[in-house]
Amino acid sequence: MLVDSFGRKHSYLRISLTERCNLRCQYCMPAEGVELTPSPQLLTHSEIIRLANLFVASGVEKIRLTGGEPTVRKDIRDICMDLSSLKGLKTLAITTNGITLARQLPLLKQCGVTNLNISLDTLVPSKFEFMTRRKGHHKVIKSINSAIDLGYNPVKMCDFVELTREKPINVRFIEFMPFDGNVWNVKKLVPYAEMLDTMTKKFPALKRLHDHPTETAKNFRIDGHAGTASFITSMSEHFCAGCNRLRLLADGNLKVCLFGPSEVSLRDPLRSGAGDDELREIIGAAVKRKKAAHAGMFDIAKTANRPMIHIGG
Ligand SMILES: Nc1nc2c(ncn2[C@@H]2O[C@H](COP(=O)(O)OP(=O)(O)OP(=O)(O)O)[C@@H](O)[C@H]2O)c(=O)[nH]1
Ligand SMILES: C[S@@+](CC[C@H](N)C(=O)[O-])C[C@H]1O[C@@H](n2cnc3c(N)ncnc32)[C@H](O)[C@@H]1O
Ligand code: SF4
Ligand code: SF4
Repeated sequence: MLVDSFGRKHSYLRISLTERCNLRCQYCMPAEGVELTPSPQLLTHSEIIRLANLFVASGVEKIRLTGGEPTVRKDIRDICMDLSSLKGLKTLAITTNGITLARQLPLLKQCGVTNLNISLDTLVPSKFEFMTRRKGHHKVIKSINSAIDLGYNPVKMCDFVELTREKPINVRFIEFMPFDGNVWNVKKLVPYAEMLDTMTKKFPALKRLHDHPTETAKNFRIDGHAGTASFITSMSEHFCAGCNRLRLLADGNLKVCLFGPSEVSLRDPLRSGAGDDELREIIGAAVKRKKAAHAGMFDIAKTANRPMIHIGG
């Protein structure tokens, strides 16, 4: 059911738990905010588990919770507890802005969260406030440290290679991608080649690591550093050939490609009593319609999609 017409097996499901967030990042959402789906139309805890169970029974081994900001969802711990007990699931990950993570992480760890990606755009608090339109830089740093203390290795985050010298973290640089409401422009995009050039000048000992074929990131290590640095090159060098990702959005729509505008509702048939076979058929047909690759950054920028905060990356 999860093999597309190009033979790609989908073993990774990204679930967006919410469209809400405690930050307002410029590259993710417009200043005026986004329209929120009314709560009754969002997937409930039990609906998420029922659908996740179907995906895991069909070959999904890794689930990543995202949003919006997944940690603002009040039942996240119960959701994690139930997801982590699904037979066959090997990895339960969260992508988070880290604002409230320091407080929540000990319990999330107990509920089975195995991996963390923490997003942070700058080490300068005033720039943080500009980028995210909110305060809270120190809280994110505190969360990164508490994740390390709790044994998460590596914690992924989106800034500064220098930190990899002492800390066992994976710093990731992500190319700016076009989504509705984020005023994308190619001039605002720093391409992979340019980032690599800058980094190699500062760290000549940078070595390319072997990447797993399904990975989003191109990975590097500097000799003697505890951590690694990576680039996510969705725009200048896409990695669609190895794509194993599907997305379940907070309103119950299945999205087979981050940049593909087509979506199919799983919530509606679920709520009208569809059995597992019927749901499997709907999912399988959507996976079969998946394109070989995204349409290229200029076409993507012209195509109506959702704002990033609805999709969750
Ligand atoms: N083009 C593209 N970008 C993706 C895909 N999955 C994640 N990204 C982007 O990669 C960036 C980091 O996303 P994360 O939530 O940290 O997840 P990830 O890169 O899949 O992380 P891992 O699960 O650790 O490999 C975000 O900007 C995502 O939008 C994908 O399937 N296609
Ligand atoms: C949408 S957020 C959701 C999870 C969580 N709130 C967070 O910020 O980590 C997931 C990831 O997408 C990244 N992101 C958001 N908008 C982006 C864009 N336009 N281009 C590239 N990455 C983007 C964020 O930096 C974050 O790492
Ligand atoms: S990137 Fe994450 S933290 Fe920033 S506004 Fe989007 S969902 Fe919120
Ligand atoms: S752009 Fe679409 S096909 Fe390409 S890696 Fe991302 S989700 Fe997969």
